[in-house]
Amino acid sequence: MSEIFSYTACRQLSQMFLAIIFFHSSEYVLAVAMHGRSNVSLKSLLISKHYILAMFLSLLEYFIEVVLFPGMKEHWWISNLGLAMVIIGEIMRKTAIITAGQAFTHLIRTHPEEQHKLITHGIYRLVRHPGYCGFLIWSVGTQIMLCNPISTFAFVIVVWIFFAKRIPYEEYFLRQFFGSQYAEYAQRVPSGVPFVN
Ligand SMILES: C[S@@+](CC[C@H](N)C(=O)[O-])C[C@H]1O[C@@H](n2cnc3c(N)ncnc32)[C@H](O)[C@@H]1O
Repeated sequence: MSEIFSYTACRQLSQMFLAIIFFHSSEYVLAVAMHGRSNVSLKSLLISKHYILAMFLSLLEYFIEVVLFPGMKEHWWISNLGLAMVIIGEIMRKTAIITAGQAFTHLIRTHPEEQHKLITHGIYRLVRHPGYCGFLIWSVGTQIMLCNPISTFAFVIVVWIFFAKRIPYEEYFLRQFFGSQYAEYAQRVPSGVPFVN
């Protein structure tokens, strides 16, 4: 039991909780800043049942391993690599939200709106989906930070599949709204999510 309260576990779990609290609260605050409080619901915290289950299972893995194999959690270069991914992923996603401004909606737009402009500047010059790329790096980073091998693998697969389905759906509407302008942009700039064109 003492392993659970070791320096390693206290530090890694504190980093994890801080990362989660900062990620979700800043998503909500930025959504309110971009769209106004009346247009934003608690859904902008981006906390779904599946997400809670994934995080719960990852913490379960952590507690089992820290008790049975405490040495696994002592690979500090791995844990610090994960922390770096959490910070980089967070910066990338929030840069995307701030750059896209009102164009960045948590629910995918399926109808054209006059104020919706195609964003191709800033971080969108480098990748078409910096928000998704940032989330992929952030979420996998949380598991590398905890030195959780099973959840790292599971997060890569589950988050990748989620975006591999979401990106073509989102781009179907972007091509409808912006036509050849979006087609030309998509040809020039990679998606930002590996193996998704
Ligand atoms: C959750 S945001 C994600 C934006 C982007 N996929 C990303 O990862 O940064 C989804 C909304 O952004 C809009 N969107 C995505 N790319 C855009 C772009 N380049 N310019 C304007 N709107 C965009 C979509 O229409 C959708 O309503």
